[in-house]
Amino acid sequence: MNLRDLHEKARRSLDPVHYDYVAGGAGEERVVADNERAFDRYALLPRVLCGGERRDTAADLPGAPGASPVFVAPTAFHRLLHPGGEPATARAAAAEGAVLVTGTASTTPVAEVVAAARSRDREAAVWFQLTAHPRREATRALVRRAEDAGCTALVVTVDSPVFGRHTRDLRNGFTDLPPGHAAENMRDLPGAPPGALTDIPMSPAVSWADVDDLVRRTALPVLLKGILHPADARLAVEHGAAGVLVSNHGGRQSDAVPAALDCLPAVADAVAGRVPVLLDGGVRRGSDVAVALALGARAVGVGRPAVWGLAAEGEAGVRRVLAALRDEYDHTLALCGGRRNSDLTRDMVVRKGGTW
Ligand SMILES: Cc1cc2nc3c(=O)[nH]c(=O)nc-3n(C[C@H](O)[C@H](O)[C@H](O)COP(=O)(O)O)c2cc1C
Ligand SMILES: CCCCCCC(=O)C(=O)O
Repeated sequence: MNLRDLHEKARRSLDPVHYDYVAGGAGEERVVADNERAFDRYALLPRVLCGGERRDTAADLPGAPGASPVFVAPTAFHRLLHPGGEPATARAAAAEGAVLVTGTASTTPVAEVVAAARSRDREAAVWFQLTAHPRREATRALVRRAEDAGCTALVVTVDSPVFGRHTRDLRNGFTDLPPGHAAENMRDLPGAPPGALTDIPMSPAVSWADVDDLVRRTALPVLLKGILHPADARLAVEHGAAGVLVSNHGGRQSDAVPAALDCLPAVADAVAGRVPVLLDGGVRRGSDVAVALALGARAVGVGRPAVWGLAAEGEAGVRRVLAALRDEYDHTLALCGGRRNSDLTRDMVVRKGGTW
């Protein structure tokens, strides 16, 4: 069974409105499609006679030394998609040695997500995706929860000054979670009555000053998610980010941006090795992982593929997705004559049909 089969199984098992929430994107979903197509425009140019019997595919990531080069990107509302919810995803990621980026919009409190991961592997690394609140005391409370839970890095989403217009959700009238589901990290934040939920606001007022405040106040590495412009990548480093995540939010924010992969080389050049560069968006095969690593990523995230695994088969499904990508990537690395991730270099990626 390959990832496409798991996707199909998830489609059959999900409420069509929830399926659309995951599969869909902004506008005409051009960017959703382009993220995947971008990988098809490249081919790998292998080196020969330089491999080894065994390969070391571990990636050195902030707060996660020796992790899989494939991590689970933050996706909202897992309990809506499978009763096992975020704890199932967390156990699967931990079992596969992959970082899970759990999120502000988790339907399970962050402490329970980390505990689930650690029940599989005491050293499991869970990062916390933060949607910064324009009220800084709310943001600080979220950060404290992530720290207390044992998260090893913060991933601040910076591509969402406003919520993207998801065409399918608008058409389906999907605006609220059904009763019994909530973004549990937003419960009991300062300024709200006991037990009440605070909305997750996306605010254009969030700025570099908020990044400075975060970096000053937390000992955790702070990565910025949603960087596409090389100038912002440089600013991220100047403002103390411990990593940048090249991402267009899986095509769910603007429908007029480039494919994430197409932004990667310029961002990697701008960062110039000062901090790790990560990428998500459109990664569906082990060879996609190899292309992204060769173009400058230290690791890549998967959003929808992990959700399809969860919806189709719970914890076991997420494991299958992560294991398949890792095994395919290892095989691709061997075919490229590589022994470790850093053996994949930019000269080994060519435009299909082109000359160089
Ligand atoms: C259903 C769904 C929910 C998402 N929720 C969040 C979120 O809460 N915060 C965030 O920063 N990104 C969110 N994302 C974006 C992912 O983190 C990631 O950038 C994207 O899914 C990568 O593209 P891919 O799905 O092609 O792998 C979400 C994506 C999906 C599909
Ligand atoms: C109003 C809650 C929004 C949660 C964020 C979900 C998200 O980022 C997505 O792409 O969907």
